[in-house]
Amino acid sequence: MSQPEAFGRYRVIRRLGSGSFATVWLAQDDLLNYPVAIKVLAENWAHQMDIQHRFLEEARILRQTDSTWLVAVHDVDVLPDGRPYMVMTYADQGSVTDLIRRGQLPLDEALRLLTEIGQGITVLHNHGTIHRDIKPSNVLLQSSPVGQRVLVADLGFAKAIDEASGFTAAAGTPGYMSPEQSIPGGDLDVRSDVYSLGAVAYELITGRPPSRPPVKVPPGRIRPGLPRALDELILSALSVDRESRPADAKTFTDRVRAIRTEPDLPKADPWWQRYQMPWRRTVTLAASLLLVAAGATASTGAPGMALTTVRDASQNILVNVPSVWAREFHTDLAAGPAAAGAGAGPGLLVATDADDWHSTEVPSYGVYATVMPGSRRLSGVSGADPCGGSPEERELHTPTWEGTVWDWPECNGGGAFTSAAVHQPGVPTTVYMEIRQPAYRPDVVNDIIGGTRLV
Ligand SMILES: Nc1ncnc2c1ncn2[C@@H]1O[C@H](COP(=O)(O)OP(=O)(O)OP(=O)(O)O)[C@@H](O)[C@H]1O
Repeated sequence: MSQPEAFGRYRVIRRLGSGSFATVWLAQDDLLNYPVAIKVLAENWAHQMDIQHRFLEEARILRQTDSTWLVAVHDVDVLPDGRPYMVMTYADQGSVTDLIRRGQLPLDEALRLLTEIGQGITVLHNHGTIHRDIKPSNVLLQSSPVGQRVLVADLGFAKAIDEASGFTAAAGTPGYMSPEQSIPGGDLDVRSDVYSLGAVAYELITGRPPSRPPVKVPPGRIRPGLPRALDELILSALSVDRESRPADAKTFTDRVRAIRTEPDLPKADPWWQRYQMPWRRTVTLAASLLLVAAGATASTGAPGMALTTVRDASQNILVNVPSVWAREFHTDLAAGPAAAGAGAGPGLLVATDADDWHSTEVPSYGVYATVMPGSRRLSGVSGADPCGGSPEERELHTPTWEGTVWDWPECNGGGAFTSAAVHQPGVPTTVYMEIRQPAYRPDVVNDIIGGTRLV
């Protein structure tokens, strides 16, 4: 297929790949100076009304859901020859299939990906849609300020829940689709996607897809040392009898999240080793921190190390933050800590956008820390609601800090929010912290708190 020069105002750069119905191109939006992926329906399908309808339906669902965890559609149009195309977010890091092929994923990384995929499918279920074709090659990855994020893609088979029974044609991919999907006219519901989530979980953890149903070999037999709860969850999702599966993507995802925060989960490499920055950029950040921050010192460690250490001299506190977050900071009350009502006052705020720390419009990631005299057990953020909904409460025990942590894994405005009130064993001084990150990573939260020091 020859490479077109442009689709509308989008200048074509190269072909990304072709599927059964469409070809996807990398293109540049020269007006907004941004790369996009453009999916063009294949010529032989472009004049079939049902396929055209399905293509536009995919675009509509992705446009309407507009979620962090789903590929976003910015526009649709039709070429002069009648082929429709959609303009999407460009996932610059390939798919989960590519990632799995590169080698075994650390368990925490596999569970993080699974949680993000589950969140994407939950958004679809809440929208009243069943994906019907969840598999590693349909989960794309995009760079984000702290690594990569998941974008669930390819809704070509997606169906409205209330239309998914009766005369539905068999659709899906063998190995990942539920037993009921292979029966034409089979009555489907969201639990078909739960089966596929179980199959993706199996592959993320063991490196291979599950056998044909009924699946009898637990992932822990292929990868020893897994928490028993994880084996049980994955096998239950892969049950032939859908009554035995978790009820929906949210139930499945909540259980993955709970397993992820178990203290005896096998440890991976320190997370920051996987978020490396070119050293020249790190030095620039450190220099700008030194310039703008009275009372702060920054050190970046060895070239390539992606942590910046910031000290607030007035509070004698020192925190480690991912360097990509350490762009701006305050040492006054401008942070507006969520627990202000409970006595959290001026503190150290290091964030990508310090002025908009609590905005739900502007994504800002970072760390706020303040020192409060006495042993306090703040009740979360005391009436404040930084994210919508109630937090998940857990006790934290690291060698240096113990206390309570409140996690909001999914904030209304995007990202995850955590607050914590911790003290050193036997020391009557409370450190109150807030951590805002693009995606919920309990290991990041624990490491940031664990690395905080009173000096
Ligand atoms: N938004 C995107 N950003 C980057 N690459 C993409 C994007 N969307 C699709 N691709 C890539 O383009 C190729 C074709 O994708 P497409 O969704 O048309 O088909 P497929 O999923 O490979 O196959 P099928 O539709 O038959 O299941 C795949 O390699 C996919 O990874």
